[in-house]
Amino acid sequence: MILRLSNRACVLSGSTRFKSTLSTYFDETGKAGIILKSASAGIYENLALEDWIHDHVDLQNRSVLLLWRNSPVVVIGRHQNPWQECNLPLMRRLGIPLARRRSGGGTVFHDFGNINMTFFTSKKKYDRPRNLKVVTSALKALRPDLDVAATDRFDILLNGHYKISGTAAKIGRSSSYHHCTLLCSVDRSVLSSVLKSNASEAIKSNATPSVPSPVKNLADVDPTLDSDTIMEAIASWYNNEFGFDSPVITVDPTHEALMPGIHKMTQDIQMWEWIYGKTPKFSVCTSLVIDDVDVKLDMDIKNGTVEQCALEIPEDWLPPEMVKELTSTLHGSRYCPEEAAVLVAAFMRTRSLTADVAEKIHRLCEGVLSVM
Ligand SMILES: Nc1ncnc2c1ncn2[C@@H]1O[C@H](COP(=O)(O)OC(=O)CCCC[C@@H]2CCSS2)[C@@H](O)[C@H]1O
Repeated sequence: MILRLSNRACVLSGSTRFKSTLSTYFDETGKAGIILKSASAGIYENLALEDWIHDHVDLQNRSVLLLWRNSPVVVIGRHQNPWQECNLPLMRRLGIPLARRRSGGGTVFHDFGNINMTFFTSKKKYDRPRNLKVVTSALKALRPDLDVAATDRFDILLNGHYKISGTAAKIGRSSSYHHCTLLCSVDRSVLSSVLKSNASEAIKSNATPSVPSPVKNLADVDPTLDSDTIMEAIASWYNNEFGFDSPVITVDPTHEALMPGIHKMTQDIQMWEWIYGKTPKFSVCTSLVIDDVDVKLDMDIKNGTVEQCALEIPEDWLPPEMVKELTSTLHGSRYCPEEAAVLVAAFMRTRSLTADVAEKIHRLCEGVLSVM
């Protein structure tokens, strides 16, 4: 049975029941376990849906499983450094967005071949091994020959070696959620290229590092296994394991009337200040070779913003006062190539520079921007 909780169904049903919010609707049904499936493939909408359920649903007397999938995206943990974890220039070229989730842990890649599951419970009932048992039991029920097992760091491995699922969690004061991925048929070449940083050697930071593993898709061992079948099996094993009898309820995370405040949560999670600005303080130290000249670049980045910037350049290549003016232009800039390029362009427009110096500054800035 699929109960549609979307804008359209809400209008069409005309039922007073659907005029209430999602949480009061759950209270009315009185069910102890609820299975939801997101109607959205947008990472920011889905992360906001997680936030909304965590903050608004009474999880003391109820457990919720949310099933969701996303279009291609890289998702970093709450305390990570995106410049260290992924190849941002490549992601910009491929049009793959970046998201920072509220849970800790490492960086993962999602596309439609990846399933996400979020297990919401009270803090007391938080139980990652039991949730992963739901996933492995569902897979074994579908294909009894599959060798899948959870590890003590809560990954799920295929054939004892290949990671097919990664876990993270957020524990609140009284509620919690455990969410995990499942690789069904993800584009592995995109996964490995976007998760290879172009700048990690230049960065020093105390941010949480990811733990890279060899990965495989379930479809690599059985091409007949598809995401929809797996999601259905997980839903029924969730009911089985916890003694619930919930149907899969499709929920639209853009439905503000059903989830008051979710629009603002969706906006907040896609702000630059959250995705990049929450990066723990770090420094960038690297050498660039421009026109056979060695240039040393040193920067401190706090809240994603350049706090200090120094360039060591031979005086006969670029006059020291010019270098000083240029580095002070970058102070306070977001550590991102778009904003830094705009500031450098303004710097160059407001100075009368010889063609030779303008060309040198241009090449120098290309080098500086390439590590952002
Ligand atoms: N989608 C996916 N699933 C499983 N493993 C992955 C995936 N993408 C990358 N990886 C591998 O895991 C490591 C990082 O492992 P690490 O252990 O560092 O991090 C994690 O596993 C985090 C899981 C977060 C789950 C959330 C659930 C909903 S939103 S994201 C990476 O370098 C790759 O080798």
